[in-house]
Amino acid sequence: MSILNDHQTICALATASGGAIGIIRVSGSDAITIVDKIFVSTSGKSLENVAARSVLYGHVTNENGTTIDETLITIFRAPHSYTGENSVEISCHGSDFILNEVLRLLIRQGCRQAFPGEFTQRAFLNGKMDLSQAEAVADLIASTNKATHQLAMGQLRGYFSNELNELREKLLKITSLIELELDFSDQDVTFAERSELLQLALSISDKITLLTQSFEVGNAIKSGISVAIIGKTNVGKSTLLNKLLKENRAIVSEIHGTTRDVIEDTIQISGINFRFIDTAGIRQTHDEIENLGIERTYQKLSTATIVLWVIDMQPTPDEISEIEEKVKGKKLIIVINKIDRNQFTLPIDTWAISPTVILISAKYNTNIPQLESAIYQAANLPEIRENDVIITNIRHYNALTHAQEGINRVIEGIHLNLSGDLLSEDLRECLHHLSEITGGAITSNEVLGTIFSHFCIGK
Ligand SMILES: Nc1nc2c(c(=O)[nH]1)N(C=O)[C@@H](CNc1ccc(C(=O)N[C@@H](CCC(=O)O)C(=O)O)cc1)CN2
Ligand SMILES: Nc1nc2c(ncn2[C@@H]2O[C@H](COP(=O)(O)OP(=O)(O)OP(=O)(O)O)[C@@H](O)[C@H]2O)c(=O)[nH]1
Ligand SMILES: [K+]
Ligand SMILES: [Mg+2]
Repeated sequence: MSILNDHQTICALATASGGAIGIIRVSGSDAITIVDKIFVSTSGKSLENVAARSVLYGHVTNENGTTIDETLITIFRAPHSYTGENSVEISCHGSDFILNEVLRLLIRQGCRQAFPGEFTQRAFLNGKMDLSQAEAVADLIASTNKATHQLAMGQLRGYFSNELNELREKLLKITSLIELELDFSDQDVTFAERSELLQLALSISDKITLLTQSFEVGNAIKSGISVAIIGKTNVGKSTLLNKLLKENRAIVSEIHGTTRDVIEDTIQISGINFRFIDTAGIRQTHDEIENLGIERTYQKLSTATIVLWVIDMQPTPDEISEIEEKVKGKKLIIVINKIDRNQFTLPIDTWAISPTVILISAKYNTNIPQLESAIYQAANLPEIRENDVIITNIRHYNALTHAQEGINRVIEGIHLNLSGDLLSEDLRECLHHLSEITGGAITSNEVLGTIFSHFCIGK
């Protein structure tokens, strides 16, 4: 969808199907006039005369005077609404039939069905929120745990926007000093002491670096941290997956090579999503399908952040170096399984790296909480406080990276004693990329289209 900014009054169902109550949202300059035509209040008042933000009880009736539902409606008057436009919310009984009838009636009376995200898009276009806040609305709806909720809530409340605005003010200060100097270039005056400019530019660069670096954590929290369960056949990988998920997702059997396809599912540990990936056991085999499964094991191993390498026997030194070779760059946890049957130690001196070692019995559910906290520790997440700004959005990350390049050229330029007009160009570039995040810069319809089309209808 490309964005349509036609100012027509739009309507959509704002709630999910199947609830006790269904809310239809109507927004646009004719919202109140249109709903007035289909709504009969018990008081008999015309909606045009009703005070803003009041709730009325009454009936929605169609053109023939047939009652469709007994409803409550809420009236908002521009600019005091979510979208900044006149808006009405119609609370109906949650029947799909009723809700569709009311929507069709609204459309016959002059509304258009809203596109996904169009209410929030209008809130953005009407200055109710900036673009990063609008994106936070979608993240908030999608949030599934404390961490993703907190990050989205902070962004919605404008913590990120505030930091960006501070950065932009600093940049504008440098830019205006330099540009003022250019205006007086024939008089050889210096308004902007170069060492002072350099300090400012360095502090901007540092701040942008912190924001960009936070993306690693932000992205991990938002997408979930992937944990691959790897090991030889029959060591108990699928049994472990089932115990972690508290659900019998994977087939367990005493037959070697039971798991062929990769099985993935997510659980929360201390409010963070971890995505567990059970894989085909590694062994030499002539079974073509099993070999395809083992290939996938290696693919999953390469993309995982954390690896649980499951063993149930004392590994030989060769096996240890093989494991170390394969998990290079990953957080490794050695899981010694089946301690109900046999226990052994892993001599420290045979390891080049010193992995975390957890002893469990997957079958008898022994030490699973200990393993979970080891996994949480391995994720190495910083403690996130209420007001911390953490980037979770790749669009923001890209814009910050470009802004960083701009400010670095400025720093380099100051060192090289470049002229003011060259510095100014790079400063403007940096400013432009920061404004892209909040949508202050001219944002193309294509960009808006991609952002809002990922919203649900009615948002
Ligand atoms: N029924 C209902 N519940 C909802 C929403 C909604 O639109 N309708 N929201 C939608 O996402 C969220 C709440 N967000 C909202 C944000 C602003 C305004 C609003 O009317 N703002 C006016 C008045 C503010 C005020 O009274 O101080 C304004 O900004 O001028 C409404 C809801 C979640 N719950
Ligand atoms: N005694 C004991 N047996 C276990 C334990 N964990 C798993 N097993 C058994 O080990 C056998 C293999 O378990 P699976 O979970 O299928 O092993 P896997 O690693 O997924 O095997 P593949 O998918 O074939 O690679 C089954 O018979 C399990 O019941 C344990 O902690 N103790
Ligand atoms: K098995
Ligand atoms: Mg298995």
